[in-house]
Amino acid sequence: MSHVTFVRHGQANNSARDEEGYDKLSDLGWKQSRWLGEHFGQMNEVFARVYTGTLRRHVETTEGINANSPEAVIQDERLNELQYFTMATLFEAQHGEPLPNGREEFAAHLPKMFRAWQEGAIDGVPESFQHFEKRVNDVVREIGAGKGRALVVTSGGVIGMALRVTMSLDLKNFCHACLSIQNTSVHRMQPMPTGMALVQFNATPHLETTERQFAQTHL
Ligand SMILES: O=C(O)[C@H](O)COP(=O)(O)O
Repeated sequence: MSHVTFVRHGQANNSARDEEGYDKLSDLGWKQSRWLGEHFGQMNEVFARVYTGTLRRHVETTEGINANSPEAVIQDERLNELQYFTMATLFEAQHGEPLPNGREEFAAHLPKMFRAWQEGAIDGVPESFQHFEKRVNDVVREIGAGKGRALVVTSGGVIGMALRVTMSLDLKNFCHACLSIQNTSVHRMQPMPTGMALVQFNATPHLETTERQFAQTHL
């Protein structure tokens, strides 16, 4: 059956404070990606199509997974992440909210910043909330309408937005989805006559054994 499998990239450089510094896999990120690829191999997963964003962390994760597909990987900028660090720096300068450190601070920061972003209350953002929402909606619809199983390697914000546009999530639940999504987690949507349906969320079958649980990461 045709479906679309979304994967968030492996752990990136989580000590960085800007877009460029963050954008490469850590050693663990490479491991997570290779383990997911091995898992797909054990499940005899064959993807008719493989898509990735153009960010380094997306491309490296795709390389680590090395999915079984007869077609060359398609890079699509619409699968790139919103620029969190850039916006958080503007948000701090304009609204006094400091850049978050660690998961707990990130969980409090993200909903505040996304609310301000949606309301157009952060000047000079690289992309409006509405533009991000539209490009994710467009690319998800396009991939969903294609033939055969698709693998899509992308980011947490893009997967969260894909859920928002297919399941009409409000801002709070969109933020909760973004915050839940783990590195190299697997999410699956199935095209139905009435639209895309979520059939799997945030699965990490390749990281479930006791020896690998240390590798279940959000950041
Ligand atoms: O919105 C988010 O959750 C952050 O921007 C994380 O992005 P990433 O999935 O590219 O790490």
